[in-house]
Amino acid sequence: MARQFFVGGNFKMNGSVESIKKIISYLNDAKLDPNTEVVIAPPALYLLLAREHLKPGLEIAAQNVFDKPNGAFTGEISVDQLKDSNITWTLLGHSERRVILQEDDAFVAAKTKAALDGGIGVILCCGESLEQRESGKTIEVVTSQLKAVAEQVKDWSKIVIAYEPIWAIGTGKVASTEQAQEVHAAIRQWLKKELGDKTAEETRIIYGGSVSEKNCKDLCKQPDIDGFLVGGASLKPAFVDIINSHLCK
Ligand SMILES: O=C[C@H](O)COP(=O)(O)O
Repeated sequence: MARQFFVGGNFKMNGSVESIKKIISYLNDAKLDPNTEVVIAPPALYLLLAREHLKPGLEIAAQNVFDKPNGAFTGEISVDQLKDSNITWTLLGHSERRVILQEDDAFVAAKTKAALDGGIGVILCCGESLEQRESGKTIEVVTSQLKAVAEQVKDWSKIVIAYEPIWAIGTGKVASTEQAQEVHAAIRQWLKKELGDKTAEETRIIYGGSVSEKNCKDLCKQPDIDGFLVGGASLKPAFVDIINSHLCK
C-alpha cells in the first residue's frame, strides 16, 4: 500500500490574526495536490480562527498538548479541548520544546499516549544535534527518542514521524538527500524490528529542516521520505509548491 504524502506547516510562534487569515485564504484558493494530506499548525491562540476559515479537507494541528485531562495546569491545553475545537492533530517532541523547554523523552511519550488515546493524530518529531551527528550518534539518538514512545504506544497508525535534524532547522542548511534518506531508512528498519512489518510499511516518515520550494523536489524522490514538516516556508506562498512537490515523485 502506497503511503499518502503528508505535508505539515509549523507556524511556530509567528503570525497575527491578519497574517494567518491571509495564509489560509491563499491555501484555500490554491490548487493543491488532492493526494497530499495537508496539516497546518498555527499558535494555540489562532487554532479556532484557523478552523473557522480553513476549508474542509485541510487539517489543523496544535503545536503541543498536555498529558492530563483537565485541572490546575496553567497555560496548558488538553486533548479534549482540541477535540472540542475540531483540531485533529498535534505536533509533539519538537526539538524547540525538547531543547528550550527541556521536555524529555518520557514526557513526550506520555503526551503522545494521551493524544492518541483521545483520538488526536500525532506528528512526532525526533532528531539529533550537530554534536551528536558529528560523533556518529544520529541513529542512536533518533531511535532512542522513538523507543520512549514505543514503550507506551503499540498502535502507531495515527503517528507521523517527523525527522528533523536540529542543525538543519531554521538554518538554511538542509540535510542532503542522502543524509535524510539514510536516517529515514534507519527509522523504517527500527519500526520493522520493534513494531513489525505493517507499522514499518504504513508509517509516514517526513523530513523537516530548511525545506524550501527549491530542495523539496529532490528530497521527495527518496523512497523513505513521505512528506515534509515545514517551518519558515509554510508562512510563504512557496508552501504550496512544497505541498505539490509530490506530483514529481
Ligand atoms: O517544524 C518545522 C521545523 O522545525 C523546520 O523549520 P524550518 O523549515 O524553518 O527549518
